[in-house]
Amino acid sequence: MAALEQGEKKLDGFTNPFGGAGGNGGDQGKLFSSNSLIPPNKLAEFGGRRFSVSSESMNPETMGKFEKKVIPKSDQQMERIKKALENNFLFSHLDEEAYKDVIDAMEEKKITAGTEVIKQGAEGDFFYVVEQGSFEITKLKEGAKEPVVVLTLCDQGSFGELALMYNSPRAATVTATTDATLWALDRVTFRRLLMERTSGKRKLYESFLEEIPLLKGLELYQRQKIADSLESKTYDDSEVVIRQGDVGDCFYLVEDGSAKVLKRPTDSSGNPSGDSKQVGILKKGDYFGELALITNEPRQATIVSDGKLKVAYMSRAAFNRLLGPLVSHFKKYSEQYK
Ligand SMILES: Nc1ncnc2c1ncn2[C@@H]1O[C@@H]2COP(=O)(O)O[C@H]2[C@H]1O
Repeated sequence: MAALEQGEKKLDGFTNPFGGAGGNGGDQGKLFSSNSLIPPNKLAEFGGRRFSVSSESMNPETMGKFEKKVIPKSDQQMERIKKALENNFLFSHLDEEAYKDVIDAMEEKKITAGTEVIKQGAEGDFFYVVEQGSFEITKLKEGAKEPVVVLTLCDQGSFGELALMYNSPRAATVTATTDATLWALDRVTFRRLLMERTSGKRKLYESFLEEIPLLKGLELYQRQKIADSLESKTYDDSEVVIRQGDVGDCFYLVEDGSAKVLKRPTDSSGNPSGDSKQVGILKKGDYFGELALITNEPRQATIVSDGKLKVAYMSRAAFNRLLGPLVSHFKKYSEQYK
């Protein structure tokens, strides 16, 4: 429930896997057009070249006729794809038809250890979902001599969306470190069915996430992955967001407004009893709901909107995957809870 101190950059126990910050070059300001999703000082993180979200595919109405791609698959393959997509937020919003179109268009790729699936600087052709196997993502940063590892994936996750979304060169190199199986989605289907929402969400949450003290030490790409996993919800005055004693399944960030933190004393078996007392107030940029996810214990407090409240929330799976490395930070700050 605590906010980090303003400006805090160092995250306890957290090794930022995303490497150094983006560059900030000469005339890049001119390149930040109204349909570009990347601020000028972040261009280097996306290959350092000019690009913008192509209006051609942002609006399905103007895209012309879409030839659906159908790659025949066995029932067993269908089941495997569905499992691989299950925990991937990029696919969670698709309606039945779009979901079927995505599955139809996917192509199985068996990869041997050592294969370079994507090369930094190359043109983008496919977006990949990992079914099984490990991958190392490396990046040669501007002015650096050697590439650095920015991310590793093991039996889950996806990559290769940036070049397709921004018409930019591949921003990093992706190499299989074990034999692996991927599901590849072609550029046209990706842009048609997944890009609008993905880029929209990343844009929607970008400035909000940038201002959250907890996430300030992260890089743009990592915050974008967090944005993929978020949904927003609004509450009127005095509505309960989470209730002390309940099982917890989500983590929350205050997007707008404020909320009261109320706590009831607990009896010998840990059940809330007696009158609740206000022990804190949460404002924009604060987080709550982390304790139950970390400890697997019931909610330790009730959170109630104090006037209109807007929160962004993510599932337990997303929390574990994206914020798991911050667990020691969360634990340390929870010691301050009254
Ligand atoms: N820090 C990072 N910067 C850029 N791309 C990254 C980073 N970490 C992982 N990636 C992924 O690596 C992919 C390389 O191809 P793309 O640029 O199409 O999309 C990129 C992302 O999906």
